[in-house]
Amino acid sequence: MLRDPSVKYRPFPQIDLPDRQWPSKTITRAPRWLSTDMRDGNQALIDPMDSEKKQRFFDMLVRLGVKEIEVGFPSAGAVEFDFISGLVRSGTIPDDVTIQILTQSRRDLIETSFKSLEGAPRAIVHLYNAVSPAWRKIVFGMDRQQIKQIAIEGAMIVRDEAAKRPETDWSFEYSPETFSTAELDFSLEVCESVMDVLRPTPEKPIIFNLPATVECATPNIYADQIEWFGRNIPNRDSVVISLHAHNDRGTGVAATELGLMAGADRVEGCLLGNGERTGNVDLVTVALNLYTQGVDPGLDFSDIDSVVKTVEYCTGIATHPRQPYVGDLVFTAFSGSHQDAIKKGFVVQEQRNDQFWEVPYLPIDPADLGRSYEAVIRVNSQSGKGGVAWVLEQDKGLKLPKRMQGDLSRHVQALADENSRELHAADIWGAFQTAYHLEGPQRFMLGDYEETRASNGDRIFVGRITVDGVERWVSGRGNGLISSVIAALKEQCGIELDVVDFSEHALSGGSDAQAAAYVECRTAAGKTVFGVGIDADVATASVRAVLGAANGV
Ligand SMILES: CC(=O)SCCNC(=O)CCNC(=O)[C@H](O)C(C)(C)COP(=O)(O)OP(=O)(O)OC[C@H]1O[C@@H](n2cnc3c(N)ncnc32)[C@H](O)[C@@H]1OP(=O)(O)O
Ligand SMILES: CC(C)C(=O)C(=O)O
Ligand SMILES: [Mg+2]
Repeated sequence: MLRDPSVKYRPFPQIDLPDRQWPSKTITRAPRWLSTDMRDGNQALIDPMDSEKKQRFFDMLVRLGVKEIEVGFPSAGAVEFDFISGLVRSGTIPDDVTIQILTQSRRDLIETSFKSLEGAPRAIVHLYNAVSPAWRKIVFGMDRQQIKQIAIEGAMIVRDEAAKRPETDWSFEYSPETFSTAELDFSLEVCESVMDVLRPTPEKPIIFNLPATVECATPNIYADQIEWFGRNIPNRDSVVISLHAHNDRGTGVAATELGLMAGADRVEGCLLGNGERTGNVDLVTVALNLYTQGVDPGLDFSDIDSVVKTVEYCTGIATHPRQPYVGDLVFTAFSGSHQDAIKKGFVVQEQRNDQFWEVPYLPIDPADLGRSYEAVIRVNSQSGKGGVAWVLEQDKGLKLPKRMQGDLSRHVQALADENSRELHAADIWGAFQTAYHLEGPQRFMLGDYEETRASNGDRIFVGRITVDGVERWVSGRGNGLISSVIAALKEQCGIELDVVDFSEHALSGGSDAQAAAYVECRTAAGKTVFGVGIDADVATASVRAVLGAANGV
């Protein structure tokens, strides 16, 4: 008989908030950001950061513009304590940056934590204890009253330790850990008791951080919980509501965004979503999601690759290639229809030349993150003509006419199928040279030529060309250079071509400028052949293009 393991789990109950307001709210400004990379992120690492890595992380966060940084858990051990007290004593914390530390609600740990902050100009002391039924029952073996008492006593110790050190401008944060799985009325009751001890004011508010310590419900539930708390907490103007989502169900970002709509003021998280289990909410994603809605997050991610490098170095964790905004592949299209749309998007974007970004399949301009356009389109067996043409244009400056793009794409497709791998720019250039007879000995090869004008205005082409390995002089007459070459081929080499399309463009500026010419011809048998010529001289490029087409017959 089949077992159904889902019977082990219970659904998360709805929140009784029928007049919820958050669904019709939008986020119009950035929240306060608190990075907990050096605490919650750090405590989740196989090898926690040493002082050198912590310092490097801190310096990066400052550069990014993060103003509140949880630098560690001072009572965890000597590395943590020494780093934090060293940072304070170094006097290098910028005036607009406030460090934060975390402590359990235990006297010895709180006292140690304050010692680590000795001499800090300002600091946030963050106190926590878990409040939800499972933790009360399993971890603490306590009832509601006893759990509340842990918070009250911890708050009193915090208050007294702070009072002993008036030289520091103290702020306080309290987390009813496991808030999202606790009864709302109980979390509120505990927070009110902490407020009674720490007596916040609008000038010196308390931060109530409301964690989804373990994400156990859909993000709308978290939003309901945040809105409920914001409506019911007394003296709301003396309270900063902070979100602290984890990502167990993969909806940490959504929960945070809905929590902001529900009235939260502040967001705690880690860059790239490091943190316990599936991670804390990813601050980069939340911030850049705001950015793409026209809201300045106040954080500088203009060199995102250097952020990734530093995070990877400090955490020892590799970034997934599809990690939002930062992964190696997130601005890359392999598939033909996406490539076609992106290529058109770039052209229209350049033509429109206004401030707005509108490129299909690219929700953000890679350049805003310091990423280049070069890798946006990459070619494999799923690619189409637009993508192939884009790579050739980026790599060699060649702007192929549309039908030639289609022709080249077929050659590239065959190569991709044959190789079963991504094709790089060099592969595509190789395929291009082979397809249009630009390399190696060819049936028709141009030596040199002269173009003269007949008395009636006709052009006369006289060229020294190699035909089947034998050098010969050929000549032809037409109303232009191309038609005179076509005539020479027809009359003296037996090759009959009709020109269907011709185009040319300059390849690069400066004294070594080159030109590219493209010709599409039809043979007497109705076959379509393409030719390409590249030369410093635009007329010579067109002669080469016609001979190229002859090589394709
Ligand atoms: C959701 C979060 O991220 S919370 C932050 C978690 N981070 C960390 O724990 C990293 C740093 N921690 C540490 O280095 C260590 O845990 C220390 C040094 C703080 C404490 O170590 P120890 O004293 O050896 O004990 P341990 O961590 O096992 O603590 C368990 C005890 O603390 C109690 N406890 C746990 N959390 C809290 C709290 N917030 N407030 C008060 N007591 C608490 C437990 O009930 C348990 O009590 P018991 O021994 O009576 O059963
Ligand atoms: C200590 C608290 C804020 C925490 O990290 C959590 O509950 O996830
Ligand atoms: Mg956490």
